[in-house]
Amino acid sequence: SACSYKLRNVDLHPLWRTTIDVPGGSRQSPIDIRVLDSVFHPQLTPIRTQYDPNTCLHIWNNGYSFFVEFDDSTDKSVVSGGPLENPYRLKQFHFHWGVNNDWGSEHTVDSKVFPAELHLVHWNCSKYRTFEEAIMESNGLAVIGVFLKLGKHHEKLQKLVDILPSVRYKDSLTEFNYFDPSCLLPSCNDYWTYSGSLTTPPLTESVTWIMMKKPIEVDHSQLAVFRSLLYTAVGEEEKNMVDNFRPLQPLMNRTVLSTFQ
Ligand SMILES: Cc1ccn(O)c(=O)c1
Ligand SMILES: [Zn+2]
Repeated sequence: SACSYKLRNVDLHPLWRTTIDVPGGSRQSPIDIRVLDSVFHPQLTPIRTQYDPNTCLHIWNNGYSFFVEFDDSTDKSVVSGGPLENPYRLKQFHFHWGVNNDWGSEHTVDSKVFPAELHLVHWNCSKYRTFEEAIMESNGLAVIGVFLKLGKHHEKLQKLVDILPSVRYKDSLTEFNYFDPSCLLPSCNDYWTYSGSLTTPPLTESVTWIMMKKPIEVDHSQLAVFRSLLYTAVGEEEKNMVDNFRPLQPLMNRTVLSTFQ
């Protein structure tokens, strides 16, 4: 039933196994979004993405997810609106997923876990010169999070799924061109937003999170290909890339804002 929350007996990747506590961390991610505690903010405008498919460069397996990277040397692919005071440039997108369909997302909604979560990572190009500089600043990054749920086949995602076998091993990279990731966004504009952090080292508290309320649907075979990727490099003992999500972090003194009631 929808309310069956399975206990997660997860064999987390070493990166996340130790509950890495950021000294003085007060705005860590991910969090459980308590819907009734979120505050409706009618002034929040819809998120506006303007992505140029020609800025898509390549895809690579960095040993804890696969990243689709973009040319961020110009303002051709940006996100603006909502809580953002200026445009942020798209740098990369990646996913987090589980070993099975019972878990895999980083954020949860009233403790509901999704089988996977997409992160579209952008940096504040009006204030900082590079992504690497921006990740150290409190308003440096904007990440759009999208939940994935099991359902119908996602046509547009398939172009990405088909290329994943070529980045099966850690440190493998392959060319990947002409892709507009706005096709991975849900049709509904409703979102939550809160101040948080990266969910992988350096875990810096530099992220304005924008979590879309509606999940997108993907089918079982598409998620199965995610799970066929490896944490390990060629020649090493193979370890499947699964459960690459960070455990939930305390909300502390934060309020989650919503664009809907
Ligand atoms: C920059 C960055 C790196 C990893 N993850 O998970 C993120 O969500 C953002
Ligand atoms: Zn992420």
